[in-house]
Amino acid sequence: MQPFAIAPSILSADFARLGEEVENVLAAGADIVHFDVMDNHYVPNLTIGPMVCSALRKYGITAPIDAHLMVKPVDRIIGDFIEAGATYITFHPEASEHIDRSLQLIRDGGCKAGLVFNPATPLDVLKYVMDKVDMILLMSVNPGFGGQKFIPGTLDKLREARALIDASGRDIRLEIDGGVNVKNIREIAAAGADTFVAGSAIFNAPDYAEVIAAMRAELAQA
Ligand SMILES: O=C(CO)[C@@H](O)[C@H](O)COP(=O)(O)O
Ligand SMILES: [Fe+2]
Repeated sequence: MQPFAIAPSILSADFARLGEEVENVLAAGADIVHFDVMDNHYVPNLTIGPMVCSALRKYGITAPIDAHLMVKPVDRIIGDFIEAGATYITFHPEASEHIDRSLQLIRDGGCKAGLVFNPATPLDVLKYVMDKVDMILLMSVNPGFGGQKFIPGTLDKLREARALIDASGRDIRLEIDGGVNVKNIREIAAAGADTFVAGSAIFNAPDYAEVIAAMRAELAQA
């Protein structure tokens, strides 16, 4: 199991002050910057792309950037995110015609590759590409928006994914995304997650450090 990591989703940050927001949340104790890319096609919302990722790097952000691509088709934009300095690039299997090829494209570019599973998407494809994934991301809400409620059935799916990772013997991060907060993070960790995306729970709070510390205190008891 990888060490626990907190990955604030900048979808809920103040976009007008993005560089400062990312700097502040990292100073508050975050480990990874979760960067939600939405195309108004695969998901019904439109957010930020590789130019913004690159701008964060130029601004001086050195922490890992976890680019969650909700974009279809995904292959064309993968190279742009590699160039832009992403650390992890994850995509949804439904958004790629050739999942193995998309994973390979990411790895060939020197980035860590991951697959994202919507709440009703089975984990079946993992069986064939387990040797090419560095991260498995389970959506605990339907993708497209921040601030939604955690879907409880995801806990069983986390246990399923954790068993697959353990059986593979590889170091694969198991990330959870959607509706994560101080109240439910311990139960989510107990189900097998090691990487926790939280957008509204962190950015809508007055004190980011206080929320992240409270999350870590919960994780210490998981
Ligand atoms: O990918 C997504 C939504 O599609 C997420 O990363 C959300 O941005 C998480 O936000 P919260 O549920 O934590 O507010
Ligand atoms: Fe996300």
